[in-house]
Amino acid sequence: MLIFFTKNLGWRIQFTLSLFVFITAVPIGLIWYTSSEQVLFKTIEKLYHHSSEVIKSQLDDFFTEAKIVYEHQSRLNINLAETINDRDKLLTHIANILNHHHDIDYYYFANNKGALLSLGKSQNAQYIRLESDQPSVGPISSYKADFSGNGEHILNQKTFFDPRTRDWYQRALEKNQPVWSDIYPGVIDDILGISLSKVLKDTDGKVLGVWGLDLTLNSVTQKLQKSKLSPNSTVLLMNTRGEIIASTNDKHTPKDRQLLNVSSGQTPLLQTIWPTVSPAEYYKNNSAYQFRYEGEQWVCFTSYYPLSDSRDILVLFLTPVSDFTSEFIETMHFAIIITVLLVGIAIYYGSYGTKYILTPIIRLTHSAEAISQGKWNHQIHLDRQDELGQLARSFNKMIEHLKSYIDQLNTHQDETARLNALLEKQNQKLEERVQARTLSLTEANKKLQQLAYYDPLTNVANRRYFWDEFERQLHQPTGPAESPLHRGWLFILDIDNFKQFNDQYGHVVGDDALKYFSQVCTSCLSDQDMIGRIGGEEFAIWSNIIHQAEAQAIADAILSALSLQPLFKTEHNVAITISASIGVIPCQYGDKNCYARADKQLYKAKAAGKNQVCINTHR
Ligand SMILES: Nc1nc2c(ncn2[C@@H]2O[C@H](COP(=O)(O)OP(=O)(O)OP(=O)(O)O)[C@@H](O)[C@H]2O)c(=O)[nH]1
Repeated sequence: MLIFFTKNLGWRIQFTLSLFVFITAVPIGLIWYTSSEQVLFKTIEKLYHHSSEVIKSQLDDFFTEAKIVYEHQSRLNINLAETINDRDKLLTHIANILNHHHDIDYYYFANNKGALLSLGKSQNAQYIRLESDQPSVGPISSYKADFSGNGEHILNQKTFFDPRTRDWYQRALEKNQPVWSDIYPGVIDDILGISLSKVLKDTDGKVLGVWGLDLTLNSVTQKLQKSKLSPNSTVLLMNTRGEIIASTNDKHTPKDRQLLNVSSGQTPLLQTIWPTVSPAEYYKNNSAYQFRYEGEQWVCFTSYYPLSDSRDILVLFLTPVSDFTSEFIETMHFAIIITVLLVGIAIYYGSYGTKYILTPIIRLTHSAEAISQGKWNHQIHLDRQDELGQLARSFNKMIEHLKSYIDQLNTHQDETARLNALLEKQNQKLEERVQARTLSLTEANKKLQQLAYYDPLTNVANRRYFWDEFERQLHQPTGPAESPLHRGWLFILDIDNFKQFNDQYGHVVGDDALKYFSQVCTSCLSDQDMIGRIGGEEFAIWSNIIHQAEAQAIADAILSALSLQPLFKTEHNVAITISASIGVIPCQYGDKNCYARADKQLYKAKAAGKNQVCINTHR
């Protein structure tokens, strides 16, 4: 694999690009993933914090405006005591207040006898008038009314209603200033609301009645709806008893004129977080925390709105994180798809680019390989104007140049081969001539050697060669003789009466006699013995035999052979005889002394009648 990788430039480029993308993308991805959730949560918290401020501000406006009603009323230059006793004036006054304060849903007055006159806004932007049928406690009816409060179309009726029994009336009597009631249902319909009531007394301090204004929870809920930050989020206003005053969730609306309580078990989501968020020390900290509900991650943000005294309103924001992450995940998916698409395009164009660059190089490599094997037709046809096109054209030119150069070389090579063959032929002839000349020279040398060392007539060693060889062998460190005092025997042999022989048979026959004699001697000697012609008819033999008897035997053999085998077998048997001397060769003497002593012995043999051998054993 490694060898394939190191040999493949395309893979190496692709791998390097991928590695670059990887080491760039991974840290960004890791930072993204580790920070995104935290950032998201912080963002949600910030959003809700901001939203909480908005709600508080809205509630402030809402409730402040309610208080302003009484301030506004006290600044009006009217006689309230007179007004409340004149039904029409009272209605005009109430309509006037209601028309000037849009956040107020109902405005009313209940006199100390238990009669009530109230004007309020219905849901379809019409007014509803509630009016006791008589100036004291008793039946009460609701009418469809115009903006001035007039209208006689009865909507609903109730046989008895005494406002003096109501919480808002009771509370108002306790304090000489506007006071908030608890949440309570409306007189005739079931709309829940909260009332800000203020007692009206005459100058003597006698209670004339109670002014009241209602803020329905519907209005509060509509304001909360504007503060929803995500489709599945819920904004709640709760009291510290766990009752839901207002909620953007329809499931939290009051039932049977009763506020929904967390302990009712109908709000499992709220039940999950209620133990955590209900303690005052918690929700007054504007806290945020995450929790899981039905396998989903939720965020809860708490704050509070101080209504009056110890009656704080708890503001709760609940939202599933998925409301925010869904968009985030969609964006992330979109980003991943775009990234994958871009990486895909990068890889495709990267591989296309690599292929675009490498294909001509691969073709060039293959062509170069083919051309190195002598396939000259592997030129590259690359119709491109860039550097690779230029390289291909240069490559083709180089091939043409190389081809013509190699053609020339081949031609020269053929010529060289032809000349070499010719030269070899000439050399062969010369060699043959040299060999022939060497042979003739060798033969001439042999002849010269023969002439220099051997007697041409008898073909035995001539005088000089015999004595040179005799002396050389005598002076060898290890001589042929057994004893250091005994180096063999020297024979001197002389043909008897050879002058007479020549004279009788002629010199040619004399030469034949000399040849015959040398052949007889040679046949009687061993290979270690040496014979030489040391004079005209005088021969010498040197033998390294030890015992005298052996020397004597050699001489006897020669004499016997000469006597038994005549030279010519004609009518006359022509034979030759010889006289010979045999002398032992001691080491201490030189060859000349040996010869002199042998020659002396030869004379003795001659003198004694010839055809005999005279032996000298003296050392
Ligand atoms: N045919 C022939 N004769 C030779 C040759 N060389 C020497 N002679 C002859 O040998 C003869 C030697 O004679 P001498 O020295 O008088 O001795 P001889 O006649 O043998 O007498 P003794 O030695 O006393 O027996 C001479 O007549 C030489 O001419 C040769 O090469 N061929």
